[in-house]
Amino acid sequence: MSGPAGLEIRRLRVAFDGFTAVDGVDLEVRPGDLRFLIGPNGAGKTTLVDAVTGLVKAHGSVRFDGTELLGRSVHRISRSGIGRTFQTATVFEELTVLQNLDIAAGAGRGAWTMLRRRRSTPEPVVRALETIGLGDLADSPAGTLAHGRKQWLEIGMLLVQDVRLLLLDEPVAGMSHDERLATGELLERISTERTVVVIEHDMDFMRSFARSVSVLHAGRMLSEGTVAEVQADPKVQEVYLGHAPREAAADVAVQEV
Ligand SMILES: Nc1ncnc2c1ncn2[C@@H]1O[C@H](COP(=O)(O)OP(=O)(O)OP(=O)(O)O)[C@@H](O)[C@H]1O
Repeated sequence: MSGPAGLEIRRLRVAFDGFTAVDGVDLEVRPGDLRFLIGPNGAGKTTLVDAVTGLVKAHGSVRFDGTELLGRSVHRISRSGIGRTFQTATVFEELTVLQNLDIAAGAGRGAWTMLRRRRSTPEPVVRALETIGLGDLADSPAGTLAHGRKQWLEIGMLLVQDVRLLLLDEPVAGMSHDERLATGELLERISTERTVVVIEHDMDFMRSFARSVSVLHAGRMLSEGTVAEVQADPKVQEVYLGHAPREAAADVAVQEV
């Protein structure tokens, strides 16, 4: 693995039929960061990640490890070492945990070769299994995993692909308290070797695990800094208290770190 790589976004703009969802955003994520991207509903968080991964047409500049990504295909962007998860885990439910990881790791190998039981498990798969803590469930069908564990498997599928930048969309949505904690610890481990950006609405989770935070509002970058800095920013307090969209979001402004 060639180590974590940074992301540098400049003047990013995404418009849908005249509506500007991302409106001139600058965002810099240094290699090895664990960055949380927060903001009220409709702020443009998912659209920003869609632009980075090539799913929507965007203007401006997105550089990853120094290379311009805008204009590249989804496939080429993913090959450059960027992977994402969505709110709903996309694992092969019928296949085992191990087979899911094996398939993700097996670009270039035939499907049947991968599905046949081999004598030894490839090293990156063993490491990913250990990192995501699913070693005991390696032979269980992914469909039988609890919701939280499916998310971890999906993260493992990015790890075996040697993704250097992980973009995770609300990874702890629907998780229990213990699963959230385990997920936070997993992200801390991962981000020692890779760069991680998390879109999140869960403010307790953000406060516990973010190394840095960016706040989007109405397509623009509202505030950036440490958790303490962002929480103390009157602009952030105003947006969250003004909208008060949900209790968890509103309390970003009123709780001390
Ligand atoms: N394909 C699309 N066509 C038209 N408008 C879109 C499209 N995708 C997103 N939007 C609009 O762009 C704005 C930003 O949406 P986006 O999903 O990026 O926000 P978000 O910050 O991720 O919100 P949430 O936290 O609710 O997921 C919203 O007003 C949304 O309705």
